[in-house]
Amino acid sequence: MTTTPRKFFVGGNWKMNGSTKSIQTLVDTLNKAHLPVEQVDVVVAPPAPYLALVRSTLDSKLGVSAQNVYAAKSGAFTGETSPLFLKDLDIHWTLTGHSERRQYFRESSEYVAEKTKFALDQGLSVIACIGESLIERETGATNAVLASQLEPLAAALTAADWARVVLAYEPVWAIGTGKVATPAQAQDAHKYIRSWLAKHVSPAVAQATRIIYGGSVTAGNCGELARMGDIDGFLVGGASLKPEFTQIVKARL
Ligand SMILES: O=C(CO)COP(=O)(O)O
Repeated sequence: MTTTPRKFFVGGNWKMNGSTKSIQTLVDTLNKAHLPVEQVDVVVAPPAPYLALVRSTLDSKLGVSAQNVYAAKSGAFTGETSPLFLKDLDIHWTLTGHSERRQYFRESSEYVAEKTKFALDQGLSVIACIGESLIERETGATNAVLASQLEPLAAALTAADWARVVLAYEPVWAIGTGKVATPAQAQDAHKYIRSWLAKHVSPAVAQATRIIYGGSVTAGNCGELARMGDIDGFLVGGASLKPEFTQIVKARL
């Protein structure tokens, strides 16, 4: 079977950080970095109020993503963001299912799948996040948790949908803790996710889908992680607010 190599993908999740001033500085740094967009897809996810500013000032070769989206086009849903707003702003990506949304906003895997499907149906691409907590890892439940998070997604999505999905494996215990997964731990989880896709979706989807790692990724640890066969990029939190993000983008070069 001939297989197309998966293009490296690096996302920057700015979470609930920044100001007009700091975001303009960050955009300026990214614009001047001449990032290798032929080899790497680069997508940044600013807080919602800054999406329009970032899209209108960031180099158009770099993608912009929302951090969250709602599963309706419009209506009485105070405080929510429609996928249509994003398209109107020329923004083509959204995150779904980040562990902080699962944890603090009680988003279930079924709800994450519903939002993911709705966003895809409106023409967006999605970075869908999954990952286990520390207690789940310590009790040997990692693979079962990943499967339970993947199941509703696989039930909702068609094979064609998967072409616009990037899966982010983000172990909760590694997020914002400085405790990065070892390359072997991350590779094991990514390999499991890919084998799950092969079995429950299709071998072609498993081969083509990018699975990126998130959790305390830095310029210092990204090189080793990027050499693992099933790690196709990163979703970077804290370090995406710093100039070192440009080095992480080049981790695989
Ligand atoms: O949650 C993350 C990205 O979505 C990872 O955050 P940190 O890189 O700050 O650990």
